[in-house]
Amino acid sequence: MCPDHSKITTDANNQPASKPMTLAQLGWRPFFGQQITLEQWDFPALRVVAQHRNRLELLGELGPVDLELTPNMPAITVGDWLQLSPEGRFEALLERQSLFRRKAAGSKVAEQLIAANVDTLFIVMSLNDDFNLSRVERYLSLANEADAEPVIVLTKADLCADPDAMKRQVQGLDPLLMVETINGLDAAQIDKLLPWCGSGQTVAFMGSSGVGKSTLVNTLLGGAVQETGGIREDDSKGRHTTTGRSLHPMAQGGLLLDTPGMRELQLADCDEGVNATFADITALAGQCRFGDCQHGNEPGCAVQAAIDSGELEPRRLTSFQKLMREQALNSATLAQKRAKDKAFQKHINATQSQARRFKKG
Ligand SMILES: Nc1nc2c(ncn2[C@@H]2O[C@H](COP(=O)(O)OP(=O)(O)OP(=O)(O)O)[C@@H](O)[C@H]2O)c(=O)[nH]1
Ligand SMILES: [Zn+2]
Repeated sequence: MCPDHSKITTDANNQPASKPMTLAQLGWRPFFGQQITLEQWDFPALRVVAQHRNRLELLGELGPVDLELTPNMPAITVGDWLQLSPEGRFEALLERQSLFRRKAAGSKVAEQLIAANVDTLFIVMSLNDDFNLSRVERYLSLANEADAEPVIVLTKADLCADPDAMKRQVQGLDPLLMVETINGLDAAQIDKLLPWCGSGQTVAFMGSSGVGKSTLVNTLLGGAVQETGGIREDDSKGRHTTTGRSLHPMAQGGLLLDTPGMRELQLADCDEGVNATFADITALAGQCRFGDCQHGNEPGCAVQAAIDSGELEPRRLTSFQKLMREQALNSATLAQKRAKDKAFQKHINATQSQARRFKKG
C-alpha cells in the first residue's frame, strides 16, 4: 500500500530527514508537551525518523542522534517522539496521537507497530478499474482505527470521462470527507495535496498496487531535492541509501512516512475503526429493538427501516457487515498464527538447550 522503494525511480529524496529542524517543523504539538513531567522538563525531545534492526535515527533541534535499541525500551516505531536524558540515554516515549499497528485479538505483546503520529493518511484509488466504494470504506476503517485524518485521492482523472461524478459518489459516504481528484502524471496537480503537506505535518500513503502512489510520492519528494538540495548523503557505491522505515522531508516542509508495512496492513481487531467509518449505521443500530440485532429480519430493526425508507443504501449495510466479519476473522487468524509461532520458538529453544546440555555432558 505504501510506495515500493524499488519503484521510486526519479531522483527522489530517499534519505530520512537529517537536517536540524525546529520541534514545530518536526510535528511537535501541545499534546506532546502536556505529557512532559517536571523532572524531565529540560530533557530534549526528538522524533524517530528512521528505524533499523538495532538502532533508531532520531532528529531534534540540534540535529540527528543515533540511539541503540536496548531490551528495556518499550516498543518504538518511526514517527514516535522520545525524550533523552542530557547524557543521551532513553528516558521516555511520549503517548502517540495516532498509531498504525498490526493487531491480533488478545496478543498485545506480539502486535507490530507500523507508524506513529501520522496526521494525514492519503488513501489513493484510481478512477478506472480500482474504483470501489467498499474499498474506500475498508481504508477509512484503517485510518479511523489509527486516528489519522483520511484524505481520499482519486488518481488517473485523465483516464476518466466524468471524474466529478465519481468524486460525488465518494463524497456521498460522508459529507465531511476530504476528496480530491488528480492526474498524477501532471506534476502541477500535486498542488491539490499540498494543504496537508506543510511544515509540521506528517503524511502517509495507502492504496492498491498500481493506483499511482509512487508517482505522487516522487512528485512530493522530488521537489524536496530541488528545494533543499545537499541534504542527502550517498553511500560508498554512490547510491542514495534507503532504510525502508523512515520519514522523508517534503519540499512543502512536511514529512512523508515511507514504510512497506503500510502496504500489508489488514483489517484486524479494528471494530472501532469500522464503527467510526459507519457512524450512520452505528447510530441507527442503537435504535433497534434488540441490543444484539443483526439487522436481518428481526422485528423493530431501525437499520432495515432506514433501508426501506431509502435513507440508507443497502450496499452500505452489506459493506459494514463484510468488514466487521473480515476484521474479526483476520484478528483470529493472526492470533492463531502467533500462538503457533510462539509454540514453535519454544520448541526450538527447548531443543537448543537440550543440545547444549548434551554437549556439556
Ligand atoms: N494516466 C495516468 N497514469 C498514472 C497516473 N498516476 C500514475 N499513473 C501510472 O500508473 C502506473 C502505476 O503507478 P505507480 O505510481 O507506480 O503506482 P503505485 O500505486 O505506486 O503502485 P505499487 O508500487 O505497485 O503499489 C504507472 O505507469 C504510472 O505512470 C495518473 O494520474 N494518470
Ligand atoms: Zn437492527
